[in-house]
Amino acid sequence: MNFCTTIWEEIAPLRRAILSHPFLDELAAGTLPPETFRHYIVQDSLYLAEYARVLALAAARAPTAAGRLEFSDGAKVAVQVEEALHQAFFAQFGVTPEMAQQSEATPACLGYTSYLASLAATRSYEELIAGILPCFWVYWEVGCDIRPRAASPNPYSAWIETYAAPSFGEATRRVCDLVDAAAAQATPAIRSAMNTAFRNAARYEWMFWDSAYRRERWPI
Ligand SMILES: Cc1ncc(CN)c(N)n1
Repeated sequence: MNFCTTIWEEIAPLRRAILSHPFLDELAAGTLPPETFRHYIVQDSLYLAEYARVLALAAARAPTAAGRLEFSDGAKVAVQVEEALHQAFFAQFGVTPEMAQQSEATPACLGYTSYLASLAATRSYEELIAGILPCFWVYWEVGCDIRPRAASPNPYSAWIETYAAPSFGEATRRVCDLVDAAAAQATPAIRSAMNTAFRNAARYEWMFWDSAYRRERWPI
């Protein structure tokens, strides 16, 4: 079995925990408190700015043209498309540019982005792209899972449609293919490190929603 199919099955319990998290249940039902979504969207905006930098670093390090194209395009999409979605939600939920700028990354957000930056700075290209993948794949699975059970009308429908969009699924597939190709050439030690990077990034995905649900702040 290829790397992606194997790791995706290995993290099945974590994926189930994500799909049944109350943040996503309430988002699908349209009952998620606006204050909770506001917390999430501001943190996600901070996250995406850093994620786009990590994608740009992956593009610079990619050994193939396909990798350079995919990750530089991904960096652009993170800044332009997803950030546009955030700006629309900022307007809908009364977040001013000042409020967003003054917000500090929570421990979960800072932990996730710092982890990805550390992969980009000090680890192999293979580990880096394995760590990048859950951001695509987990959201694609969440979008597809929520869409058929989402209440309509739903204040969060634009978010659901973005991540259930076929174009997002296609981007996820292309990144999976790059990760599988890298794993196929990698030594067992690098493949094991890729497994760790993927798993940790997927854990941070769960933590990100959980942190927003609790409207987490720094304890001190
Ligand atoms: C934390 C997080 N992970 C993934 C995605 C989808 N690109 C996102 N917007 N935010």
